[in-house]
Amino acid sequence: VLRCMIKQLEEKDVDFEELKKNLEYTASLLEAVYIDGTRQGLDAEDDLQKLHSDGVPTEVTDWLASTFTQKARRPARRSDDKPKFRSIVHAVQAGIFVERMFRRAYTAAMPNQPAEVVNCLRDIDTWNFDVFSLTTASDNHPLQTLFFELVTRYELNSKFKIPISCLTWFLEKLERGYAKHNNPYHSSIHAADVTQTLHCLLLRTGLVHWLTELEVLASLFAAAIHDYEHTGTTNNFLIHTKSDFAMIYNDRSVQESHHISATFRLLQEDQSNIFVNLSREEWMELRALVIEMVLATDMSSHLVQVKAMKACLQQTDGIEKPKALSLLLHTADISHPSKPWALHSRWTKALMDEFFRQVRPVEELTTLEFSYVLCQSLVITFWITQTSPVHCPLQITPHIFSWIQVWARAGPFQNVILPVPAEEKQPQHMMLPPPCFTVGMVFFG
Ligand SMILES: Nc1nc2c(ncn2[C@@H]2O[C@@H]3COP(=O)(O)O[C@H]3[C@H]2O)c(=O)[nH]1
Ligand SMILES: [Zn+2]
Repeated sequence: VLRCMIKQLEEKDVDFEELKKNLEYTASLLEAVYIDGTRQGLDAEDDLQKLHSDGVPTEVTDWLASTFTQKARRPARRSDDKPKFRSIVHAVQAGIFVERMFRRAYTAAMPNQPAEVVNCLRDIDTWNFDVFSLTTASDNHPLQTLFFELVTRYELNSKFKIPISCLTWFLEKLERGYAKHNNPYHSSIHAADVTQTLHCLLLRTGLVHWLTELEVLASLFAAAIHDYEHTGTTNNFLIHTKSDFAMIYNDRSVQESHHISATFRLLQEDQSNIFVNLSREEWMELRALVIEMVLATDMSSHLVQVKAMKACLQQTDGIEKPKALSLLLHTADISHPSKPWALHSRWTKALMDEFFRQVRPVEELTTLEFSYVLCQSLVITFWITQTSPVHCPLQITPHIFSWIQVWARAGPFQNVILPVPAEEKQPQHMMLPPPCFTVGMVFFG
C-alpha cells in the first residue's frame, strides 16, 4: 500500500480522501504487527520450548530458561546418553573400589558407641523413640549420633563418598549452631527428634522405596539442619522488632531462610563440605530439594500445604516429590503431640519456656506485645497474690518467674510482693483458681 501511495504522489495523481484512508489503514496494520511482536517476546518460555525441539543443545535452553525466565534450572537427567561398554565397566569397577574404600574408612573410624547409645538406637525405627534418653546416653550429642547412624544405615556415606572427617566436623559445627542461643526447645535434640521422626515416616509408610538415594540424603539432611542457629524467637518477633535477620530476608520466612543460608555457608568450608564428591547435577538437585523442604517448615505455609496436598490427592496425576517430602518434614516437625505423653509433655514445657523467654527484653517489645504482656502480668500477679499456696496450670519455670518479676517491678505493681521468691517453691501443675479466671474473663473477654 505504501509503495502504491508513493507512486501516486510521484505522478501527482493523488485523491486526498483516498490517501488519508490508505495511510490510516497502513498505520493500523503496522500497529497490529508491532503488538503481535511484543506478545511473542513475552511468551519467552514458549519460544524456549520451540528452541528445545529445534535441536538446540539442552545446555543452551537450560541456560536461557534459567537466565530469562522464572524457571529454575532443572538438573539434566540424561537417561538417553548411552555410555560405551568399556566406560560402563570402568565406572562400575571404579565405583565399587571407591565404595569399598569409603566403607573401610568408616568401619575403621566408627567410634565405639557406649552400650547405652547402642541400646537407644535399637528403637530408631519406632514412633516411640526416646530422643531424650539418646541425649543422655550420647553425652549431649543426639544429632551427631543419630545422623551418623542413619547415614551409615542407608549406606549414603559410601554411595555419595562422604569423607568421614568432613561428616564429623560438619556435625560438630551443626550441633554448635543449635546451641548458639541456648534454646529450651529449638536445640539439637529437636533436630535429632525431627530427623528420626522423618526416617520413621519414610520407613513405615514405604515412601523410602519411592525415593532415590539422593532424595533420601536430601530429606535426612533437611531434617537435621531445618532449625540451625534458631534464635529462639518466632518469625513475627523478628519482623516486629526489625531484627537484622528480618532486614536480610525481607520479612519472608526469616528463620527458615537463615537456617538454610547458614548451613550452606557452613558447607562452603572445605573442612565441613560433606557433599564434596557429589556431581554438579546431584548437588543442584539436593540443594533445591533442601531449600524447598526447609522453607516449607514455616508455620505460615501450613494451611496452604495441607490444602495443596488435599487437592493433589483428588487428582489422578502423580504427586510431586518435593511437595510430598516438604509436607513430610513439616509433619515430623510438629509431630510431638502424637508421641507418648512422657515425650510430648517435655516438648511442650520446653516450647512454653522458649515462648516466655521471647518477651523478656523490655526494650524490644512492640506496643502490642507490651499491652499483651502487661495484661498477662496483671492476671498472673493477681492470681499469685490471691492464692496461697500458689496454684498454676502451667509450670512456672525460672524464666517465666523472672519475667513476671520484671513486669511487677516495671508496671503499676511495684508494691506487689510476690510470694514465690525461690525456685524450689515454684508450683507444679494444679488447677487455675476462680479469681484469676474472673480477672482473665474481664480483661480478655
Ligand atoms: N501451639 C503449638 N505450637 C507448636 C507445638 N509444637 C511445635 N509448635 C510450633 O510449631 C513450629 C514448627 O516449626 P519450628 O520447629 O520452627 O517451631 C515450632 C513451634 O513454634 C505445639 O504443640 N503447640
Ligand atoms: Zn523445627
